[in-house]
Amino acid sequence: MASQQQAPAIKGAKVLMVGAGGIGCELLKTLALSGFQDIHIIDMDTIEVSNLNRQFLFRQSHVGQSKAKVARDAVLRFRPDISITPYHANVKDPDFNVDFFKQFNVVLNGLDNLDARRHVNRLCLAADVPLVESGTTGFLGQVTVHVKGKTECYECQPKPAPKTYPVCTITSTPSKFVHCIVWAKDLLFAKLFGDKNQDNDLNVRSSDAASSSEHANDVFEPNKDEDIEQYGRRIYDHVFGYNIEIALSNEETWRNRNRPRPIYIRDVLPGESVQQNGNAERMPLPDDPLSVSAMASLCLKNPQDIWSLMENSRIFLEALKLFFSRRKKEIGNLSFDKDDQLAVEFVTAAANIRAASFGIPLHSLFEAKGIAGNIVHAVATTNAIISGLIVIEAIKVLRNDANSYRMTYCLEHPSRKMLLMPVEPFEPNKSCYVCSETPLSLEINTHRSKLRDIVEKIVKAKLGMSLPLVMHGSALLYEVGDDLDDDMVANYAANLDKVLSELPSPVTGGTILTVEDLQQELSCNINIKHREEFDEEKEPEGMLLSGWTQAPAVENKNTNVANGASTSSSCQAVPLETEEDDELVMLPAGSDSSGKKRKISDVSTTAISDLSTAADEKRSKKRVDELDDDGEAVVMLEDGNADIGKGLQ
Ligand SMILES: Nc1ncnc2c1ncn2[C@@H]1O[C@H](COP(=O)(O)OP(=O)(O)OP(=O)(O)O)[C@@H](O)[C@H]1O
Ligand SMILES: [Zn+2]
Repeated sequence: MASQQQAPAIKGAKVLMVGAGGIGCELLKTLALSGFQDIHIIDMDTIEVSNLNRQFLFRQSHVGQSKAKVARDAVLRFRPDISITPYHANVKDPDFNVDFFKQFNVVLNGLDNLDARRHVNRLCLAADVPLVESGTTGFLGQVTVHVKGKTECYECQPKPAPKTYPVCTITSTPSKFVHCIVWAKDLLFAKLFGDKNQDNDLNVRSSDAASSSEHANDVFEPNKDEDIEQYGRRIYDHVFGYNIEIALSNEETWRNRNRPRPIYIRDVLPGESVQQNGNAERMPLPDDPLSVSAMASLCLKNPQDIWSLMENSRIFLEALKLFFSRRKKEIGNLSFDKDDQLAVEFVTAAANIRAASFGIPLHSLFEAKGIAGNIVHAVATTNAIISGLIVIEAIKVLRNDANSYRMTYCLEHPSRKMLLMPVEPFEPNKSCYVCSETPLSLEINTHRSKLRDIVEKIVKAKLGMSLPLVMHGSALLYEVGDDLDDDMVANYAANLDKVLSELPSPVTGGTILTVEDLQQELSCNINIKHREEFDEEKEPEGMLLSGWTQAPAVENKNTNVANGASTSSSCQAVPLETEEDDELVMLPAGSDSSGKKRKISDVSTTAISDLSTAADEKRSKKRVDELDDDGEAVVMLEDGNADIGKGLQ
């Protein structure tokens, strides 16, 4: 409960909490017990079984219900006199506009993704409401305070980019288990069960790439005259046998690498009839198609066991069969979900068979799931500590006690015997395009690139605008909205496909474009500079935005990710373009300047364990209250690291 001094600020405060997950549940409980009386909660999710181990306001019977509503009910049971208003909705919904935000004295984030965090940051700036941000991953956590004009905004510092992988490492030359997981999840799973129209790199880049890709395109369609067992075995032989043979034919690739071993089903499961898929004992299948499990069906019980190649092969065939027999309706629309048991089983088995082929150690389903889902196991205590710190900062904000605002980092190992590291917040970054008026600058070929390139790759993907409007002087080139008449919609659609210099109001070198997001009330200028040529490898998007910075990619050591840059002459290391915080878009090696999407993955995202850059930067500003005895960099979490993918709180 708050002290007497704090009580008035707390009692009169109207607070908005965004996110009722790991941090949110703790935060709501702590706010209620600290004397807050008017709390609003937005969360778009329903409760899942996997939330129950740490989101203590929820019980088994609540699975499937709105997190915001159940959290409210749970807290009202021990604080019946306070007001808690739940919204089962996405914070990006237009209802939550600047006017909505203006009614609050402080906003507290307990989110798990960069996109929503950026959105809330912008609305808080527009509404001039202070924001307390937070994030945890495992033992690490952080709380930061963002007050317009006084401290930096959430977007003042660049966010570390998610880890990226060269396409060829994934398709042809994996050297780590994570490469096999990415291949199994984003290429094979997507090819077999996902959207057939999506481009997919599931082929081996042989010297004769055209024919192999043609072959690859056909092979994934079931033949009319084969049953599902035969189909599974054919796919197995194609991806683990034939494709490896093709890869081996490119001698250059293997000059300095271990050669992989083609694996055919007849060698792994010799003598087993097509119908049997092994002689394994079998369990009856459950009625609910979503509960079918290849592991259960084959009586493999312990997810921490490392299966043999034979067991992985059986799981592979069984999972594929179960998808086609029990979940056929979903085929064509599936994308990998770490909470989908059958999907995890398939991906684990496929990754392990590929790993066996490339001489990479095999992993258990438990480990594979952690890597595939980018899971760092949440620590409930960290969430509780961070929630307490959020409330402490919220009280300071409500009392306008700017001198004592602190960003606090929760460390894994004590530094100067302290696990909590307080740091004075920084002033706003004068060149932040979100909270200052500094223009951005864009180098682009105005005779080749289209308005669509700017809208999709810059305004939406990089600047995070959801409802963008693009203006050149007083000429509106593009906007979205429900109130546009058909002519305008057609006009803007036509503009999108026009080359910049041929727009009704031509965009050329020297043009200043204004881009706005009406919902976020964010506006910024972009100075256009014409440039004829771009390096396809280094600038695959065919444009270069400056004034907007993304820190270098960091590894997630928890998932043992490393950058496997290819040395093969036929493969170039290509950066994977970040689309969302935990989604990556792969670009093909040597892709054209349109930066064609290849596939979406949620490989590893920002790592929290490799934060020396952020720490060094902070330290250089000499604003850290306490430094390690031996001058070691303090392990800190840059804000973006609160976004270490889903499932971390
Ligand atoms: N745009 C958004 N609008 C509203 N709520 C959001 C938005 N984005 C994320 N959230 C909520 O933020 C919460 C974050 O909580 P947490 O990180 O514990 O994730 P979780 O989804 O509960 O757990 P896990 O990912 O491990 O299953 C979630 O409840 C999620 O629904
Ligand atoms: Zn800023």
